[in-house]
Amino acid sequence: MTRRPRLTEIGLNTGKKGRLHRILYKHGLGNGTALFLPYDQGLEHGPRDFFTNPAAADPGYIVRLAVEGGFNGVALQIGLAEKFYWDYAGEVPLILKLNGKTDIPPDAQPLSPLHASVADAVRLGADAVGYTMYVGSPVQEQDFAQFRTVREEAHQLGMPLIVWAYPRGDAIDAKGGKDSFYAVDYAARTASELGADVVKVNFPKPDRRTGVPGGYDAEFTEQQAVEAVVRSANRTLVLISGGEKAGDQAMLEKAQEAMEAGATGLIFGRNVWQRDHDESLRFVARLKEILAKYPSD
Ligand SMILES: O=C[C@H](O)COP(=O)(O)O
Repeated sequence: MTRRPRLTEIGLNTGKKGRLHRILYKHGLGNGTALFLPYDQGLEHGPRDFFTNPAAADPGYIVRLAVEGGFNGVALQIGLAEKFYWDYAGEVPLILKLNGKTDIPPDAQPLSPLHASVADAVRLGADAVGYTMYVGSPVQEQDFAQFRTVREEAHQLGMPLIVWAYPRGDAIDAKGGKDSFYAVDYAARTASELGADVVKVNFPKPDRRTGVPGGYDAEFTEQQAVEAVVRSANRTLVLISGGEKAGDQAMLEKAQEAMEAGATGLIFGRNVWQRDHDESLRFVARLKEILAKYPSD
């Protein structure tokens, strides 16, 4: 297992450290691991994601689920945070998502525009902000410049910065695709280099051939691939995303491999709420059994 960085060694200013401490040690299991409930899919994918469990279309239902499930945080866009978070403020940490886009226009030049600020996050009582960065996009330069403004504001206001590091674009497709080991590993490194405190990546698929020399074509197990990603992120904490709804057993195995490999936690949305309320909580309990085995020292 790659060693997970300690909170004391990740070089954060006081506000960032205090907020991250609250997320990791005062909520969830309180053992330094994290289980986040992301709810930006309504913007990113549209209402279709709620068809299997119509109750999940209600943001109030999701924030309540985050409280009932004992999550370490719930990630919301500004409009939903303003209308729905205050009922539960303080009961579950808020991660305010600062940028986002629909999937309606073709994704030729992926860039996620900013529509909220770190100051909004402070006003709403958030404990972290989230930023989607499309690593490898043809408009990556614009993305990096936009990210710089967020990083600087987050630093000034002592707000932990979580980067949704998503490889995208034709150049990524040519090298094995967005979930390839090469792409996910590079995205984690990029987020770390550019100043993320925490990075959220998809589970890497080491079996995809990339044509990139230097290890990516070697036979890696899935767990070894996550270990490499955690190393690439160095002192940036790693969260593994859930992705589309899959079988429970497969998801639990991924969760176990991710934690064994040194990830700090999981950020699972559709796999949690695209099912009936009680089933969601049962699944969350099983995820937490896994996290309980990996306390941070
Ligand atoms: O940006 C998308 C969501 O954060 C991902 O959540 P999910 O894939 O677990 O539904």
